[in-house]
Order: sequence, then structure tokens, then C-alpha cells
Amino acid sequence: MIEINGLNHGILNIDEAIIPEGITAVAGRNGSGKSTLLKLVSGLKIPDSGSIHIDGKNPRKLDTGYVSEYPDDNSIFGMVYDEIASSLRFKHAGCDETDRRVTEISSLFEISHLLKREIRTLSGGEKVMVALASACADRPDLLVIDEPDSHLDRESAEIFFESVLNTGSEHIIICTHNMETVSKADNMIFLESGRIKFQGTPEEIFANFLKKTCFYPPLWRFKK
Ligand SMILES: Nc1ncnc2c1ncn2[C@@H]1O[C@H](COP(=O)(O)OP(=O)(O)OP(=O)(O)O)[C@@H](O)[C@H]1O
Repeated sequence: MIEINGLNHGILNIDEAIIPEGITAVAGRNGSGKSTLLKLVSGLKIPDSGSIHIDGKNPRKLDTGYVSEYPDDNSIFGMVYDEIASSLRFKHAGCDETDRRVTEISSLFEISHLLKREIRTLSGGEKVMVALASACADRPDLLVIDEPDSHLDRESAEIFFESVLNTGSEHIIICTHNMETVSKADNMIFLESGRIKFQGTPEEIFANFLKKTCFYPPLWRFKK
């Protein structure tokens, strides 16, 4: 469970919120504070005031995988294999264990064919998949992903979502403008001008508050 109390930071102003475990999608208009919230939850930024606790812990005390919205910001190493292996190597995992996990996670994300490539030669979407695999490699407690699907084609977006489900992180927070992705999450937070306007399951929020807006998932108009 993620508990937010009296949070103020830049545009963000959240009095109180409880986010249950599972996949939480954060949606809202440009500039509504989604990336700011993700950076605070992942411990990359420290709030000006207020607090965030994840299972009772400060975000900085947690093992966290973070994927930035900018594909070129995500890598430290030159080669794909080294990037995916990095979190395991930082923890001094043995070579066999590292190799087994890199093989497993790259197969899950369907990027095994990229392992020997240089990251700078990859496409934007390939870089995102490598960053996701790298963030998930050491099974973090918390996985924070900023706009993963803006660089992914439909099939890759589906592979990404299924893979993320199988990585075993207790808390997964995804910020996205893709309402189909939002509709697959367990929880949804809709931000407006830095405040939580709606929170609940995607079904509840789309049906009760967003049906007449451009945020309603396009496919749902045909299905329901
Ligand atoms: N370092 C910063 N300094 C000043 N203002 C900032 C900074 N970072 C973000 N902001 C402002 O805070 C507001 C929220 O930004 P944020 O990136 O969190 O929005 P967002 O909902 O993720 O937007 P988008 O959908 O466009 O990515 C914006 O008005 C932005 O200009």
C-alpha cells in the first residue's frame, strides 16, 4: 500500500491518498503533474512538504525500477546485455545467476535478439523495451514507468503490459496517455492541475466520470 499525506511539490497538491498494491495507471492532461508524482513516488525527487510511504517505508529505502519517458535517459551502459545485467551486477550476483536472469527477462520482453546490440543503434521503441527489461531484471519492489507506450507499436505495447504483469513487483505505477493501457490496470488515478480528481478502478472512473470525454478508451465505445 502506498500512503500519501499532505504532499506538496510544484504543481502537485495531494492531501491524502491510499494506493493499493497492483498496477496503478496515472492519467490526466499534459502538465497535470503525472511525471512529478512518479518521480516523488520513486524517490527520485524529495517532496517540498508532506510524505509518501510505501508499505511503511520511505521510497528511497525500497528497491525501485524506474523507466523515464525519454528513451535516451534510461541507459548507463553501451551494450544491451550489460544494461539489463547492471542491477544484478551492482548487487554482486554471480555470473551464472546474472546470465540466467538476463536470458529469462529478455525472452519475456521478446528482445533476446537485441542482447548483443549497442544501445545507441536501437530504435526508440527498442530502447524502451530494453529499459523496461533492465528495470525489471532484479524484481524490484516498486516499478515506476513513465509513458512507456508512446514509443511502442500496438503489439509491443501488449508484450510490455503482459511482461510487466509477470515481473512480480508488488507495486507498479504507469503514467500513460493511452487509455487502453489505463483500462487494463487494477487502479487508476486521474490528475487535474496537480490534484487527484478521480481515484478508483478504471471501470468505475471511465463509466462514472469520463464517458463523455476524450479520455474514454476508444475501443470501449464499440465493445460496451
Ligand atoms: N523542474 C521543474 N521546474 C519547474 N516546473 C516544472 C518542473 N518539472 C515540471 N514542472 C511543471 O510542473 C507541471 C507538471 O509537470 P509534469 O511533467 O509532472 O506533468 P505531466 O502531467 O507529466 O505532463 P505531460 O503529460 O505533458 O508529460 C508542468 O506545468 C511543468 O511545466
